[in-house]
Amino acid sequence: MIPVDEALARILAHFQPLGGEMVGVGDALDRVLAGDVVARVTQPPAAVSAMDGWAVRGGDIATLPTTLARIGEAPAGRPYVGGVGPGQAVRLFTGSVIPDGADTVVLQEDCDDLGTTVRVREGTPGRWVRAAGLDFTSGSVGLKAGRRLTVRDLALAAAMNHPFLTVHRRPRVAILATGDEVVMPGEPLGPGQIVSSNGLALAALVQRYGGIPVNLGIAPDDADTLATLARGAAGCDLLVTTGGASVGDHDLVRGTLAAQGLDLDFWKIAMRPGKPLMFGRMGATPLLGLPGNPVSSLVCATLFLVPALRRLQGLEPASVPLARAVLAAPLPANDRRQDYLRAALTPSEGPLPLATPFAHQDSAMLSRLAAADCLIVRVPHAPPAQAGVMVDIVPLDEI
Ligand SMILES: Nc1nc2c(c(=O)[nH]1)N[C@H]1C(S)=C(S)[C@@H](COP(=O)(O)OP(=O)(O)OC[C@H]3O[C@@H](n4cnc5c(N)ncnc54)[C@H](O)[C@@H]3O)O[C@H]1N2
Ligand code: MOO
Repeated sequence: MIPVDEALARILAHFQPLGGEMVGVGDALDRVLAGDVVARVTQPPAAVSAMDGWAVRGGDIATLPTTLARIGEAPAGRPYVGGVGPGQAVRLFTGSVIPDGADTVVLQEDCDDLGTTVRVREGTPGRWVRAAGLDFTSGSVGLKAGRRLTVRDLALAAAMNHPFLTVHRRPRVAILATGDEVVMPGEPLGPGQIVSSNGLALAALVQRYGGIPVNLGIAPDDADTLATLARGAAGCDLLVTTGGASVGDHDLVRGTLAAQGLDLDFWKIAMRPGKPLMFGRMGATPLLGLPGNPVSSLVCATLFLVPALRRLQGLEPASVPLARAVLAAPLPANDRRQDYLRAALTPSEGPLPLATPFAHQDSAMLSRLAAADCLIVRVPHAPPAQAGVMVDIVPLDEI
């Protein structure tokens, strides 16, 4: 059994960010930039008005009230041709280009439009002008490579005049469930059969973390069929299996794939749940073999598949971030496996939430996993922990 950190490092050593592809800026939400976004325009392109009002010369409104000659109009997008001289004013609107000679906007509600003249009652020299390039200038870097694009980022990239963005390709992840006893939800259940939840959950997780799931179905406990279905992963960036990872007579994944050329890196890690995790390569395709127990499968996917997906998309750090919480109930000493305890989070009087571990931690209990807000991390051989101590947690709010 190797430690969790070593397993993660050995897995990540097999993954590099995928190449880039061009996508429309409107389709780039949540994708990861493969290159910097550099402004192709200056914004605003010229000094513009921040308000509806009148463009004037600051010197003309030093003493108020005053009356200026109304010489023209500049709607947004149609700049006034000609300058504003002493004693003159041009009507303009929010976003209108400030005409040459003017350096100030006075608000329309502080003026009286008298037809050929405008009487200014209030105003401050220099106010309500947005300088050219106030937001950004052509050539400046707006968004850096490696950033997962938010809604706000898309707005900025579009404003920087990018109809397309280069983002890392989405990882294609083949998912193969195994076991004679598991059938798809809704299918007739024979004696002793259960519904396969792992494949669906893994596909959803792959999608949540930016990948494209490729469903290879359910392999029965039969080496030939398992080998045939596993070959469907050709061309994918990763093959994930679930089930058949342990030591039972029907746990076929390792043996079958070994006969198909599996180059095993490791099998078994010092972790609970998830001890029989395996990792290796089938030719060009990395293989992550998850245990069949539903909680083990999803907890291992959270800790190892999510980082692989992050690395493949160029997101760093690849590992899942830890948070802190206050332990709400005592815990006994831990054994040699790193434990990930399903727990509920509730607000405390302090800055950190309270984490209450569930009484039942069986790795078959999806009901407890669904009810959990986080996993409490217990390092190998951790001494007994009192209520009130700080603990590391893996938040589950996205999973
Ligand atoms: N003698 C030993 N037995 C076991 C050991 C061990 O060290 N010695 N390890 C245990 C641990 S820890 C785990 S975890 C499990 C993992 O076993 P497998 O990966 O071989 O998983 P299966 O035996 O195929 O299934 C386990 C359990 O999960 C259910 N399952 C399987 N696939 C699905 C699916 N797609 N959806 C929902 N549930 C699934 C399956 O029916 C079993 O109940 O091994 C222990 N045994
Ligand atoms: O490691 Mo297994 O996942 O304890 O049930």
